[in-house]
Amino acid sequence: PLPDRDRALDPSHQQDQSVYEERHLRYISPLGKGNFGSVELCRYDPLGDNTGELIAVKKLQPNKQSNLEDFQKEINTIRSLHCDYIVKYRGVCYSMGRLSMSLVMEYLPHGSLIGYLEKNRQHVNNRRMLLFASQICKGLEYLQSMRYVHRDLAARNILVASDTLVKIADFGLTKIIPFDKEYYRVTHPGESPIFWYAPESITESKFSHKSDVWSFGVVLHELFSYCEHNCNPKRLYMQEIGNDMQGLSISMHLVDILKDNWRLPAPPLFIILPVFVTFHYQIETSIQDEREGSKG
Ligand SMILES: C=CCCn1cc(-c2nc(Nc3ccc(C4CCNCC4)cc3)nc3[nH]ccc23)cn1
Repeated sequence: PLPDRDRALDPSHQQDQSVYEERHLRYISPLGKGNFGSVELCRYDPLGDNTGELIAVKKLQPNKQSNLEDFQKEINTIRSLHCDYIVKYRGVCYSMGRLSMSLVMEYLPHGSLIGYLEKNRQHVNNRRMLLFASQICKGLEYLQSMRYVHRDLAARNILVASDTLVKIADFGLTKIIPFDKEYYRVTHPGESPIFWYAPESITESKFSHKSDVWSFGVVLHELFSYCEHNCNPKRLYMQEIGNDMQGLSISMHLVDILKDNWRLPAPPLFIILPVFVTFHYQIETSIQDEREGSKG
């Protein structure tokens, strides 16, 4: 971040918590690709002695159909979010004489939920699954309290901060619902993750808190399937509608089976039964505590 004297001089920096100078940014490795951009692991090392902090830097992918305006909106969105279950904004980094800019965020060391569950399956028990599910739910509740619709809720966009903390990330498709409406209608669906979309989002491009809740349901399916590759939502839907389907007919057939009340098959019983037992036990004990509390 710029020393205060520099920041004070340049009014445009006033609104940014911190501006990172490109000359102190040390590239380390690629972290992943999001909507319209790629994310890299960097160390911000102004002292040049490798003691600087690790940060995640999202750069705009120049060739993608995105533009600086969408990226600026994504930055404004994440900068306005302050929640333990949403990845934190740290600042921006201008480069090429302020021609291009990058978004600086906190670095979450364990990567996306998909990679984490595949790698750590043996020691993620059902209590931990329920903890992760409740944290994603709280992050979504906070987003809804700010009238945001994420529109791309999926396990690939949930990041793991520690063995007991996950956060919602990637706000490239996030929109604010107008104050006088219950939903947001997009004009250009772009590359849509339709297998996480609610039916009305596929047929009418309508997005609302309810469509985010639908996507949260698909995330729960991924979570309780340990993000197993051979039972990911896209694979299961394509098996049902026929793998030879192409392009537009995929979304039409997908909406048809959803309207016929076909749903993703429940994950194998040996995975979800203990979850319900744990969940039931937790509900029972909290009711018991309340009873004792009210007597006490
Ligand atoms: C949200 C999804 C789309 C865009 N996106 C965001 C990120 C991202 N990643 C991380 N940490 C991270 C840590 C380890 C690994 C490794 C890599 C090598 N293989 C194993 C897993 C990968 C990522 N921290 C972050 N903070 C803010 C964004 C962000 C990545 N992609």
